[in-house]
Amino acid sequence: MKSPLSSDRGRGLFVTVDGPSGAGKTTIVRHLAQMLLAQGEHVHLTAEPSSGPVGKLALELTETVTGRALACLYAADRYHHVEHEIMPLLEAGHTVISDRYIASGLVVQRFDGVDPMFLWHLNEEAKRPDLTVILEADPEVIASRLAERGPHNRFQHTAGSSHAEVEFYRHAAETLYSTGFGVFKVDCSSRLPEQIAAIIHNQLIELPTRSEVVS
Ligand SMILES: Nc1ncnc2c1ncn2[C@@H]1O[C@H](COP(=O)(O)OP(=O)(O)OP(=O)(O)O)[C@@H](O)[C@H]1O
Ligand SMILES: Cc1cn([C@H]2C[C@H](O)[C@@H](COP(=O)(O)O)O2)c(=O)[nH]c1=O
Repeated sequence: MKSPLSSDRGRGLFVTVDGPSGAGKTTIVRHLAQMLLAQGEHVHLTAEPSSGPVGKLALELTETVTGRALACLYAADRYHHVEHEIMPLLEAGHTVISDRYIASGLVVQRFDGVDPMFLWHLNEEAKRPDLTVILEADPEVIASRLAERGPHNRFQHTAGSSHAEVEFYRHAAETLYSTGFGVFKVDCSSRLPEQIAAIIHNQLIELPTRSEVVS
């Protein structure tokens, strides 16, 4: 049975949420999934690195492998994730929400000095989401959230990393928008997670269905 958001599309909706560390990706995707479930959607919440074999390897090697090699591992995980997890669920009519996707691939390895064009070319063939959400926030706000929660990875240990990351995401959002991605930016500095999820939810309801796009 197809769920309400996918019924006119022939397949499920693919939504991705990216943004600087501490912006609230994981918190917000959980709220969004709850909202969609409550309206009767079939929702699949996933994340990158994925739980597949390449994702496990990428996560295991993140502290020791750097630069282009790590970027290639994350891109490989993305293509595997799409083929083996995301596409089958979209075809079955599920709404798939991914905590991190291409935008993270354009950003995180920049901390190791990888050229943004190299990152773009690695990622440009990956399946395009129906909506690419980019969380934005004041770097000072997210730095204090991170300090309170504690860092998840080596990129978050650098002083000033939140300022750099906010800039990298701004650039990634421009790259994606200029190549035709449906990009939706939301400021998360002073809103509650449930308010942010509700804003994204409204945007999903507004998305054109396939028949509206082609006519
Ligand atoms: N809108 C918000 N307002 C206040 N605090 C928030 C908000 N969103 C998330 N937080 C808090 O900030 C911290 C970071 O949130 P979360 O782990 O969801 O961020 P993230 O973007 O997924 O981070 P990372 O990239 O490091 O995994 C958590 O302690 C969370 O409770
Ligand atoms: C998609 C992606 C992820 N990473 C790294 C960054 C972190 O170490 C983990 C994600 O964990 P978090 O709890 O969501 O912060 O994966 C990366 O380096 N490159 C990527 O493209």
